[in-house]
Amino acid sequence: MWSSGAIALEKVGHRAPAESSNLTVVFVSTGLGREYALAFAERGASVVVNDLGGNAKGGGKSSAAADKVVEEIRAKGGKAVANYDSVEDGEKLIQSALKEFGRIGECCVIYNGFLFVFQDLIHRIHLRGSFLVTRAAWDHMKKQKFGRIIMTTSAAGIYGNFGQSNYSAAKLGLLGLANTLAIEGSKHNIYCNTIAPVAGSRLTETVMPPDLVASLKPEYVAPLVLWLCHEQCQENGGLFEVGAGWVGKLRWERSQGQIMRQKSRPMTPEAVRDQWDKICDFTDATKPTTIQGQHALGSITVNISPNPWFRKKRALAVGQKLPVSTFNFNHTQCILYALGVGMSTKDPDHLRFLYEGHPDFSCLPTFGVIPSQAAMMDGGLASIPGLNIDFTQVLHGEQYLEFYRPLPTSGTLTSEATIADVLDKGSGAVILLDVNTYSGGELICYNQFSVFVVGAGRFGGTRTSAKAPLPPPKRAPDAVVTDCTTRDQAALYRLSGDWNPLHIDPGFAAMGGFKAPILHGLCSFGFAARHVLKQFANNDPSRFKAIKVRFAKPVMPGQSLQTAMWKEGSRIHIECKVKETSDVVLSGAYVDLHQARQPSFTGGRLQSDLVFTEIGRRISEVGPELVKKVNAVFGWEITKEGKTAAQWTIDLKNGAGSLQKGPYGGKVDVTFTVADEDFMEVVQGKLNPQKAFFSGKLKVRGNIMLSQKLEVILKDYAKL
Ligand SMILES: CCCCCCC[C@@H](O)CC(=O)SCCNC(=O)CCNC(=O)[C@H](O)C(C)(C)COP(=O)(O)OP(=O)(O)OC[C@H]1O[C@@H](n2cnc3c(N)ncnc32)[C@H](O)[C@@H]1OP(=O)(O)O
Repeated sequence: MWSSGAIALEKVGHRAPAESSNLTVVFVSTGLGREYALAFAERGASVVVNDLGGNAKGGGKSSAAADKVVEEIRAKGGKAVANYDSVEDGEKLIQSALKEFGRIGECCVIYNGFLFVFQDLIHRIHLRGSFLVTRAAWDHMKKQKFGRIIMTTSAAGIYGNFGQSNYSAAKLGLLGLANTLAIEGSKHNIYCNTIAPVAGSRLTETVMPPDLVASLKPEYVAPLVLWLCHEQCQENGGLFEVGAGWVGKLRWERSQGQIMRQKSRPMTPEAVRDQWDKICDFTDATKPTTIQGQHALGSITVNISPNPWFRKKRALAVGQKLPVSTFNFNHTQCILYALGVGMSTKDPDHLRFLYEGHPDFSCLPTFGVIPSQAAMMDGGLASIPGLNIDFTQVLHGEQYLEFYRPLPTSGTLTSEATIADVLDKGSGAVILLDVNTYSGGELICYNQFSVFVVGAGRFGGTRTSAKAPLPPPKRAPDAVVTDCTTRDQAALYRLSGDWNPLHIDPGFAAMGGFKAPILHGLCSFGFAARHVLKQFANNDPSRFKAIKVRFAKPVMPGQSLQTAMWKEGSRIHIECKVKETSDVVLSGAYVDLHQARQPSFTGGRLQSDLVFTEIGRRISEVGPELVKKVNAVFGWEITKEGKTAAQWTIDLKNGAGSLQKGPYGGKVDVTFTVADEDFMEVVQGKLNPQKAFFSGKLKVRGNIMLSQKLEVILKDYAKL
């Protein structure tokens, strides 16, 4: 009787007990091959016993080994045929099975070559031979939707072995072949596994001591092979060590590694040396099983299993402060930033942001992100212990910025960043960073950065954030502005301090999955914000209170941005699209404005509601008769404080003033004068016009005349 072996299975290689014409191609080398052949035949398989019959050096050729095994099988009632072709003639092998058994049944190919010494033979027999035989059987397997392939590798291939370089290379090549066959075959129910057996054979007996060979009986290997060939076995792409009655599985392990290529830090050999311990630290190692888990292609380990930092350490990180950063700047940085977000001298209104000699030279409000961003760029996020994120996978998710004081145009600002929260967004993790920026101890602005780490989600964290984006009203926008970014927009914007290579380096962008470097989110943010500032705040930075934006899709430098705006009280909702694609790139965005309050000089113009209010007050002071007249003609009620929602402009060049938008329409002309010396001080920026009006220093003298046109004559202005 046949022994049932180590595995109590009725049939190996059969899909149904009724079908018995399996084909098992077994390469015999007396030891393992013979054992497999006997074991398969015992369970009803039809066996092709192939052996060239060579010696350990690949020489000689005899049919004795294969014939002996076939005789043994037939003597026990099994079906077997001998084949003496070289494995390089894989097709002949398969044909001999067809000839003998009439058809190819469910097919197992077991490649089991042991051959030492000659480089060429080793590669031809081990690698090429297994490839050729498998290829010959492949289509049959596909057709019958069943196949099992076993490759035989060796510990010498897996671990290397002294003096066996050629053999090791060929054997590990087999593993590579098997891995790919496993992937390609799986949808056809063709599974391919690899074993590294330790067994005594006619080849090993020449190099191993006899008692060791005796303990490594082929019978201890065959049961694993039989199980791997069974239709119930779903193992595919596995690698097993087997011998002396023991079976174990091997797999790859990858350390968490260390991201070497940081935003502003070049990757150098010194940096690799300094991070060597981290690169080789297998704490929290992952077990990649597919090429998709291969780090260099951008799908970092977090794609296969959540980055352990998010799972285990994020709670500890919340509330943690990052190192305080200091930002020194002057008008150069303000101007560079304005250019970076698309300002141009083509638009005269932009000059106040581009020319430091302009009487109203100011920083664009969104420059407020720059000092705080520096807090994170200078090693901020990288300084969080254990947070080893791949910066090719980091995208800017959202941004909130709020002002408490106007931004100066030069000075030293300090920023304190805190990790506010870490959110699990499913497809990614969001790290929220709160940053307060101070000037001389006074809080200037607050930023909240949302850093979206692609692929790092599903670690079981909360999902909600405090500063949610808001959808725009469901009506046509009140204004739409279209603006072009240039091909070099990102190259220019980065000079303001966001050195992330994602925006300039095609290789880095490719690792993040982008065809080309993308525009900084904060650059599009700057574009949209200045559209609002111009459209609804007359380019007055002091009106800018807060802005919230979600970066919904990347923008490529050179694309046109179309900002749609809806005014709802003091809130301006924004949605920004790329004109060429109609993709929404900034969503749920809004700007909050202050009421127009503070008078200021712009391009030689004095603009303010308060000025008008003040004039109203002066009118009421000058004479009750005049007030009556004004009220009678225009239906105004000029109180001591004045009453208007109007915008008032005094054009210093012409020395004339006019009411641009009266609450009741119409125009009123007034003439008055101010002292030359006071006026000069205002023009030179030494005297704040608002304060001057209220303190009475900037005096309104002379007549105030009411007519159809309101006119303010600034005495002797022409001389200035
Ligand atoms: C240290 C330095 C700090 C500063 C870092 C920034 C440095 C800069 O140099 C980097 C940049 O400027 S990158 C350029 C600007 N940003 C972008 O282009 C990102 C564009 N957005 C996207 O691609 C996707 O929205 C994407 C990929 C972000 C998300 O898309 P999906 O994975 O498809 O997500 P989706 O299925 O739509 O939604 C899943 C959950 O995530 C929320 N979500 C979506 N977009 C988000 C975003 N932009 N920010 C935050 N959360 C976002 C969704 O709401 C959803 O969560 P929930 O179900 O709770 O609503």
